[in-house]
Amino acid sequence: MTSAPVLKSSGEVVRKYGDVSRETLERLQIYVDLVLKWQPAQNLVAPSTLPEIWTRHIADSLQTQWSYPEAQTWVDIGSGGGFPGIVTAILLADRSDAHVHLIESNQRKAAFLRTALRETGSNGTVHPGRIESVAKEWAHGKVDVVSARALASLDLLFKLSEPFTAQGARAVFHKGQDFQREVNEASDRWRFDLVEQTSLVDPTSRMLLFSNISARPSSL
Ligand SMILES: C[S@@+](CC[C@H](N)C(=O)[O-])C[C@H]1O[C@@H](n2cnc3c(N)ncnc32)[C@H](O)[C@@H]1O
Repeated sequence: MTSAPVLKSSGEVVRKYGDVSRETLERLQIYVDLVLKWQPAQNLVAPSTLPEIWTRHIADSLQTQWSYPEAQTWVDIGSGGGFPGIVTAILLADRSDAHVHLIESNQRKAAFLRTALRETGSNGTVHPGRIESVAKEWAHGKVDVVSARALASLDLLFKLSEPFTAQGARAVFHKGQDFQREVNEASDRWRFDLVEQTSLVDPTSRMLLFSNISARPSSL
């Protein structure tokens, strides 16, 4: 029997990073409790990061929706345990114009994501499958923003999100301290406008906000 991890902070810590309403905090608490409950069976986050779930995962993911506060339709690729997709959906729970599509290839994680949406009363749709297949059969209209965290290299993220970015979607990708090398490598094959935001949680990491993304003709 695994004992529950000792958390190093409570939900209030996220208010250090930005404006979070009481209702949102309550939904985030429901979500954190679910992650802790499902973690032993599903390994939703790296076990060593669990005690710092409020900063390492929740606050880190809040920044995604804060990057594009006006966006309505989101696609989160490789949502895993719901970072940042479920946190984005929780922030948008009171916005009837907003919807988050969570794309996750692992069926058990997809089942967890469905539970998390339902229990937190958030708007979203879980697509259990690989982005390569889900994007081919997309029938859910225009996408405003594509997000991904800890999924793939920047070059591959551009390729996976191309069905949406070719239609004008912007992107927000979380990247660690090696972000500059990835940006340089990706710029051989892709054109884009980039705004770099230093992560509020980890100053060595970046939220990379991309717009006007297209493949360079020579790379086709
Ligand atoms: C390392 S985890 C990151 C999960 C989450 N974004 C986070 O930051 O905690 C990557 C997730 O992407 C999923 N995944 C990998 N390749 C995928 C693909 N081609 N399409 C959809 N999901 C994928 C995996 O099943 C896994 O849950």
